[in-house]
Amino acid sequence: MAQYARSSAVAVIRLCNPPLNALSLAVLQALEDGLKKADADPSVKAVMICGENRKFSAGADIRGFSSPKRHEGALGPIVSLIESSEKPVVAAIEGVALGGGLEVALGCHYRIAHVKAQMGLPEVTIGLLPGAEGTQRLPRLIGLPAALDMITTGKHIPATEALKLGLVDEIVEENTIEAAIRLANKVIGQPLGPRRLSLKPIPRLPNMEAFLREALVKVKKQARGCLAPELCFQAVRAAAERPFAEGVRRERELFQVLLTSGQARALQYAFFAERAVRRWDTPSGASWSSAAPQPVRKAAVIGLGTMGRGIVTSLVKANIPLVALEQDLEYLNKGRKAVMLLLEREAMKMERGAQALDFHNPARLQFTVDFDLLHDVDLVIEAVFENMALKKEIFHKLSKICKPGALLCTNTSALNIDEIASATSCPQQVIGTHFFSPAHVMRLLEIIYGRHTSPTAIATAMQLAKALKKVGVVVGNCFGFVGNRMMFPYVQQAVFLLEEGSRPEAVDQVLEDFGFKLGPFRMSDLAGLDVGWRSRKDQGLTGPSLPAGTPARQRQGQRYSPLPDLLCEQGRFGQKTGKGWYQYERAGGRTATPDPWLHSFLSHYRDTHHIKTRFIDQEEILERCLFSLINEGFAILAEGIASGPEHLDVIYINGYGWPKHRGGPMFYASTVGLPRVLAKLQKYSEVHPDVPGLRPSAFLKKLVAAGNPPIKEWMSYLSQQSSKL
Ligand SMILES: CC(C)(COP(=O)(O)OP(=O)(O)OC[C@H]1O[C@@H](n2cnc3c(N)ncnc32)[C@H](O)[C@@H]1OP(=O)(O)O)[C@@H](O)C(=O)NCCC(=O)NCCSC(=O)CC(=O)CCCCCCCCCCCCC(=O)O
Ligand SMILES: NC(=O)C1=CN([C@@H]2O[C@H](COP(=O)(O)OP(=O)(O)OC[C@H]3O[C@@H](n4cnc5c(N)ncnc54)[C@H](O)[C@@H]3O)[C@@H](O)[C@H]2O)C=CC1
Repeated sequence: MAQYARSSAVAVIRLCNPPLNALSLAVLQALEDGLKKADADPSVKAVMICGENRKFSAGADIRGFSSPKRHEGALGPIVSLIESSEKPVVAAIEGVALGGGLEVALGCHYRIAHVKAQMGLPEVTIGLLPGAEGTQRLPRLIGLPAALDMITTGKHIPATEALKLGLVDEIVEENTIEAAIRLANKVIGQPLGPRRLSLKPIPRLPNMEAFLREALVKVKKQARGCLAPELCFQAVRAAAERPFAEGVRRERELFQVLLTSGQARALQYAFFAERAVRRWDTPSGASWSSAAPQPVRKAAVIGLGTMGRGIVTSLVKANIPLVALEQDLEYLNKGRKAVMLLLEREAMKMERGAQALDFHNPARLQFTVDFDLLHDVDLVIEAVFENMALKKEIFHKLSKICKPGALLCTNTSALNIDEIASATSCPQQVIGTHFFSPAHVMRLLEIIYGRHTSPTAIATAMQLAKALKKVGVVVGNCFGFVGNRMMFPYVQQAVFLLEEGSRPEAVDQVLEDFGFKLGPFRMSDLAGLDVGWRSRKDQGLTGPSLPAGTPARQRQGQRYSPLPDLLCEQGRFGQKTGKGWYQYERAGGRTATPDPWLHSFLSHYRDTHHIKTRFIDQEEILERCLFSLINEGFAILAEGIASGPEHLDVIYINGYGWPKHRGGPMFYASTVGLPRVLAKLQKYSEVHPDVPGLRPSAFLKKLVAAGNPPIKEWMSYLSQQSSKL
């Protein structure tokens, strides 16, 4: 758990807990023992702390936070013990020094880091604060503004930035351990008082009050209902306003509040869920552990519309050479201009600058209308209109032109992967890669395997996700896959609520207060109402193919709302036309304001259809929207479309703006309690028997009958599958 060794007069304590030397109680005990041994040995004149495998430490063992053992007071006293040592202690930071790992380093008298090391206090991202005196020491070392930024955002900073901030004393390009031992020998006998951070005052700011006031407003705005950022702020404020010991007491109190909050549990669940989905498998036995990806040295993107532009930008940022193809020169020029604009913006944001992205080099990014140029690419991503006939035509062409083994990906939102694959001679190489808009920003990549998709194809798509710095989630093939399929009943409920008496702004407000970045109507306006309209026309739910005499508010015996279709018929497509569920300042405008036209249109609609208006409270809005979405999630799990609830949660957090501090929809259902979710669905379903989305799924009922088991056991009630958490 920690090795103790000697290098002449320097005692070397090496933290050992692979892979990242997380600080378990055993590691902490061994660290304490090492420090005491060094202290007691008169031949030891200095101490050096480092980590095994060239990683300092990723911080406290996160799994330990849910263990019943008391651990919260375990690290702070050890950091104090390090700092109060009468022999100089040097931290040799390699790899990562995060959370409790960095707090250990802050207790040391000197810090030396490898140039590639990363440092940070990311506790806020798992619902906590740096509870081992980090909120008190960091501001004393690097000043209040920089410390507040690091602690409230949890960002990791590279060693070069750490040096500029004064967080480390030195950075080295070669052997950090040797350099740290050299430094330890050099500082033997030098006074330690000035190196003890707890004794240092916080560098004063001329306008401290105003700075704190403004910082709090910013933190609250970014937190959107998440508790940890504000409590991190309060702990740092205590450092600014109180003596060290009092600040530490305040830090401990606030840490306790967070530790026992449901939000910390949800965020820690989300942390492990994101890692669990990397270990994908399919019902036919394909698995991450046996499938090997193939290299992607060159790629192609077909269609440079909304999605294609973002996908090209992502690939360029990942340094993958590519060909970008459009249907004709007019669309090509439009697409090229849009891509270049995005890339210029991205280059400006990146430290390395435009030149490093190299997108002006035709050998790295080539624009064309010629399909023959795709003959040597390893992977193609198709992003043309959502139209089955068009997609099949393109895939047929690709299977003839592309080299054997090339991966053929479709960025469809909902269409059948098997049908698209049937147009090719290589269905094993066809896979869905569902990006989210804007594709160069959103982290989610839903990866959909078809009946014939090979394990290599899945592994390659997962590797692509990693290269693009996205979270890949492997799911099965069904209409809408996982994300959109769960979204359909949610949006449907939102529209039914309008029919029954609510307004878009009221529904959005409830869901935004819950923590969604955008409510369903603001989201639909952003995505474009025409997208769903086209899909409903293709499905024969509206438009000319609808049989005469079909009741306006019913399809195949189920309730249907024509409201979104009626809006589209008026040319109200959302932001792009300046009008949708809201009105905007102009076509393409982004500021949504409630629209009196829509309100009177809704009244007229209700009168026409003899719908009695009633007041709908917030609870009903929340429950009908969320529980119908969750209910679909249970159906998806039962069908084996996703191999565990964590997949659904990772999809919702990373692709649909679900508030991370609520852990994802399925985790949220587990916190509400499945019996309550079931009871509410039963109640709403009785009132609306013609709405299948409200009819409780058999799997949900089964789990309730089984006594509401914890989320990690859910899958065992289906078959032999079990959750990877
Ligand atoms: C470090 C990373 C950026 C690395 O990323 P990457 O290379 O992509 O690798 P990963 O796949 O993410 O990680 C590999 C593997 O390691 C697991 N892991 C990573 N970090 C931790 C961790 N801190 N604890 C436990 N496990 C960890 C990860 O899950 C993977 O395994 P898998 O799930 O099986 O695939 C990245 O990993 C990262 O960002 N890590 C998290 C960094 C972080 O958030 N650190 C802060 C932790 S909280 C903290 O330090 C708290 C405090 O400051 C307060 C101190 C209070 C008191 C502390 C007392 C400590 C005692 C604990 C009780 C233990 C109980 C017991 O021993 O029984
Ligand atoms: N817009 C969104 O938010 C999302 C869309 N999708 C899916 O991505 C796909 C593309 O959607 P958008 O980018 O929104 O569409 P879009 O309409 O903005 O762009 C489609 C592009 O494809 C081009 N194209 C059409 N036929 C072509 C051909 N034969 N050869 C080459 N290019 C051709 C068009 O010229 C157009 O530029 C669709 O399948 C859609 O369902 C997926 C996720 C989100």
